[in-house]
Amino acid sequence: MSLAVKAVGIRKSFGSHEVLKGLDLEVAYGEVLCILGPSGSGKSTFLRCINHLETPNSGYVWVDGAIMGYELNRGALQELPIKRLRAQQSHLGIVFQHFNLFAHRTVLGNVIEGPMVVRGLRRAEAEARAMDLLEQVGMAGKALSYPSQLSGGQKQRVAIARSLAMEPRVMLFDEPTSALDPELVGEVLEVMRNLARGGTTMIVVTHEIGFAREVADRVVVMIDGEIRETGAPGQVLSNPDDPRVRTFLSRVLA
Ligand SMILES: Nc1ncnc2c1ncn2[C@@H]1O[C@H](COP(=O)(O)OP(=O)(O)OP(=O)(O)O)[C@@H](O)[C@H]1O
Repeated sequence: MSLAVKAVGIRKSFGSHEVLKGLDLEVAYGEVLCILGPSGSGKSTFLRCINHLETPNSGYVWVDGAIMGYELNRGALQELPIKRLRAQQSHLGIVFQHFNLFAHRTVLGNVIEGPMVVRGLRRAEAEARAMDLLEQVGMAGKALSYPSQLSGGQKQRVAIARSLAMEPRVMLFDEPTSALDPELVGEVLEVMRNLARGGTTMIVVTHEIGFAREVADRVVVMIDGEIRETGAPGQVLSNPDDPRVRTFLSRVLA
């Protein structure tokens, strides 16, 4: 099995608060993994450690076979200079709860920015590809609108297209629907469902149990900075072994 992501022994503390207590995770290419867990269990921090937005205190992450944040130099690991870390991070798309679109750019301008600035694509090529992606997320008709003219669900769909424009090996989603009005959640989940069907490798931190049940290949439940349960959604969501996972799920499914 070829691995898109492998994390080994990830620990992270903020001051004296140990938020991640030695996490291991493997994600295969094409796999959709959902991370569930109570608020404060460290899900977002783990996701941010995977793409080195947060540097773990110990442990390593490999993405596409390359170790994140480091290079081997004469047999020793050395921290990557920031420019090369940024290039490495561009292999991971990340979609946040808040959309972080550039307010002064159109939808199309938002999607072509990364490919032109970071990947050096010519405008015509970047625009053609951006329009395909906007079509894919149902936003081609709004290409010339500004973010302020869009609903939350539309903004999030543009944010997804913008991430995809960098042709990442893996897409990370950090509670992408939590900031949306309930009636807008479905359209974003539908885009994510289509990506999953198309074979995109995805790690999704979510409170949407229904999405995890339907779309995930595997579900991980984190409690207090540890992975307490991992397995197929049917097994984890209906019949978890760990008593604390059972309590958590009985609350969210109530
Ligand atoms: N930059 C930071 N500085 C200090 N503490 C932090 C920082 N980031 C996260 N934490 C703390 O780490 C813990 C885990 O936070 P995290 O956001 O990873 O949890 P979560 O499971 O994603 O929660 P939620 O579902 O509410 O988003 C929390 O106690 C949080 O306050």
